Amino acid sequence: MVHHQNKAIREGDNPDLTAERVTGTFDTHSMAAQIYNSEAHARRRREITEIIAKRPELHDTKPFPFMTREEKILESSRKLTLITKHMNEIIEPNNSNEMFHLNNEVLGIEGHPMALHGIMFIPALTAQASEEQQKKWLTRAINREIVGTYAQTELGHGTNLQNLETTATYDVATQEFVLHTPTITGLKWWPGNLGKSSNYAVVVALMFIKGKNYGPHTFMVPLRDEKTHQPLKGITIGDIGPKIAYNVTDNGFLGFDHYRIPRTNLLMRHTRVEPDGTYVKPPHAKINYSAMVHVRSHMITGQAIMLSYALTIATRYSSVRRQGQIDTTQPEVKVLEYQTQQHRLFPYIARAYAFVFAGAETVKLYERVLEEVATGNVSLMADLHALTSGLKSVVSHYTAQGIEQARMACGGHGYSQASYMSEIFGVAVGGCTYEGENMVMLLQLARYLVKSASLVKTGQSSKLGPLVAYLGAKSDSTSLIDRTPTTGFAEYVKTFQHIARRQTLKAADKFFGLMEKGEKRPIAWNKSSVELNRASRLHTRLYIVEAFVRRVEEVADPRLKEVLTDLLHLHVNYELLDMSTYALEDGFVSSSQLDYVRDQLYFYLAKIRPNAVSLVDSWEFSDQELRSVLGRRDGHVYENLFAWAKASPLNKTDVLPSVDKYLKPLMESARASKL
Ligand SMILES: CC/C=C\C/C=C\C/C=C\C/C=C/C(=O)SCCNC(=O)CCNC(=O)[C@H](O)C(C)(C)COP(=O)(O)OP(=O)(O)OC[C@H]1O[C@@H](n2cnc3c(N)ncnc32)[C@H](O)[C@@H]1OP(=O)(O)O
Ligand SMILES: Cc1cc2nc3c(=O)[nH]c(=O)nc-3n(C[C@H](O)[C@H](O)[C@H](O)COP(=O)(O)OP(=O)(O)OC[C@H]3O[C@@H](n4cnc5c(N)ncnc54)[C@H](O)[C@@H]3O)c2cc1C
Repeated sequence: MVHHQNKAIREGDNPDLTAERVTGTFDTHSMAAQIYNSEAHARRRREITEIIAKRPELHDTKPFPFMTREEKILESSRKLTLITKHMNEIIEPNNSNEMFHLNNEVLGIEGHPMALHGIMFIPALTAQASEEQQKKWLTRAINREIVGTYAQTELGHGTNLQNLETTATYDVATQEFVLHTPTITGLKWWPGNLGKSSNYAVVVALMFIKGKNYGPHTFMVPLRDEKTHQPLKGITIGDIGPKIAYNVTDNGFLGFDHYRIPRTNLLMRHTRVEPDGTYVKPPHAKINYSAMVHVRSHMITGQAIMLSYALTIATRYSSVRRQGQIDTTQPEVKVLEYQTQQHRLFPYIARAYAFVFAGAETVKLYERVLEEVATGNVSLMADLHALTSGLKSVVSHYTAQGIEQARMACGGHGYSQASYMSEIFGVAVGGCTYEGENMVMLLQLARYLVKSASLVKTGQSSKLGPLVAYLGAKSDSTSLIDRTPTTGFAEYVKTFQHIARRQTLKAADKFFGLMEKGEKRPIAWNKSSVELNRASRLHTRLYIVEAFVRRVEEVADPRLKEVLTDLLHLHVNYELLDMSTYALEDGFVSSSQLDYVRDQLYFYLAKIRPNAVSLVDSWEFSDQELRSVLGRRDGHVYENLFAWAKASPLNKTDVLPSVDKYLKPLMESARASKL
């Protein structure tokens, strides 16, 4: 038996796909260890996948696209119950990485009745509840004795938290908070699993004590009777209806009618209200936004994974789809041979790797900040907020674009739900909106950049933090790309730094200039906001390139290092071409240098070609996790597309009731009128 570098090879696979795997130059298990940050975790993912493969009760009973929303929720609840019961046989207790993988395999990306419980409810209680409160609620939440969500957004307000309408008014006499929804627009609207599943929520409401508004605060609120699951008195609650995707999750609405909770249900780790109504403020005004920062930090990896789902599907399919000829004397080629197809897919493969490496760094910083904040040190909160605001926006934007490119790369079959592309797109694109609409979050990063630009302009560059230190550095007069005998990544990084610095300083100049001309600060801000957001994007894209460079530098295995270096080359050249306007407008890069960048891009497309399938196989997604006929590991696409179509609910009978009821009489009457 031959041992191949690509561990996805099996006998009986589509030979076109096997041929791709045989050309792979690196060990896909070792690459998986890079993607998932450790050999141990990559191995555990495979073990978990194998355990699930052997347990048919954890498999989908039919393809998701053939189920109604109600069926999907029922099916998901069935599997959720099973994995809860057998969790300790499948994953290590309390291992969130393993839990994430288990969920993706068994439950899938469309959500499940406890999605928000794990993603926001538990993180909110962990970071914001006092120890006493944690004893009361957190253990029960972890044990799944109660199901919770995070209810912040309202029908009328999601972005502007200061203008939420839900109020929590302190009643000193009874030592209770009175939660109230004064208007329709004050209804909570969107919280995941609020509609039908949760019996508790961490609710964000404006806190009023003795007539004074203390702004948004978080409260632990019982919503439904723990035994009957009926809404409690004073609570109006339900599902908001079907969405573009993510429909297994029951996003909901919630209204309060003078609903009373004890004072001690205010989450009091950092903030307190004493029985007499005295307010003890937190060490940082935004400390209670931690559940949002938790998701923003982790969703970078989540988005990279969804992008990689789409790329795995499209790259495998492109290796078995033959259409047209390049050399007319030769047989039809795999569509992956077309340079346009490579240009559509490979730069996004590079981006997916870049995003997952940046995501790993972000989670590390998040965990550090979480530990520091627990001891009262809030010094890194602003840096984390700026970084995650930029990354969630840039990564979710390019993820959605990449998935759509991957769908189109699959031609007509990409449009069929058998590809699963529409669901992957629909779920991923939600990330552009949730946890802060992308434009809004880019503007949050811009505030940080403008402050940094001020330091530079006032000669205080030494005060710049490590994420923005480059803003204070001097640029070379022109880029050294193609001007040094051995152009390396350093020349590219300096070029990206120059572009981000110039745009940041220019946008800040515009903002300060408008104020100098007499515009009020918020007006000047609004008039500069497109330029400011451009700066935020360029800054974030620089960070992503640097994270990629840092990772490649760390890799010891020469085969992995070579292919990751190829991907990094592709990435920096593609990114630079994509932002070439910025590089050209002050002459930092010349058009002849861009010709070099273009040549490099085409060179690396061709160099990566033999490794393309191995690069996507390295993510080690099982067929169960991908849920795509086009993306099957074995490449047997056509016979399975036919089987899938035959299994469609519409094909259960030859003649549909709608035909009997309407089409047949219509045709009959048309025929009769002709007589
Ligand atoms: C495991 C996960 C993987 C995948 C997830 C998959 C599925 C999950 C699906 C869905 C879950 C979705 C959940 C939600 O969407 S929950 C609701 C999220 N809502 C938002 O994100 C609202 C967006 N708006 C805001 O965050 C704030 O309103 C905003 C930050 C825009 C402004 O806040 P505020 O009005 O309080 O601002 P100001 O008073 O003007 O102050 C600005 C000031 O504050 C600093 N700041 C803001 N936030 C933070 C923070 N978190 N940490 C530190 N500092 C913060 C900001 O930088 C400004 O500082 P300065 O410039 O110095 O004044
Ligand atoms: C799939 C999904 C799941 C969700 N889950 C939850 C959940 O579990 N819990 C929860 O509480 N919420 C949840 N939400 C709500 C989500 O967090 C909000 O929809 C999001 O924060 C955007 O707020 P908004 O809807 O008010 O958008 P709006 O603010 O109304 O945005 C509309 C437009 O206005 C622009 N805009 C708004 N303010 C500004 C500004 N200051 N400057 C410039 N432009 C601006 C935006 O850029 C956008 O183009 C979810 C949403 C989705 C789609």
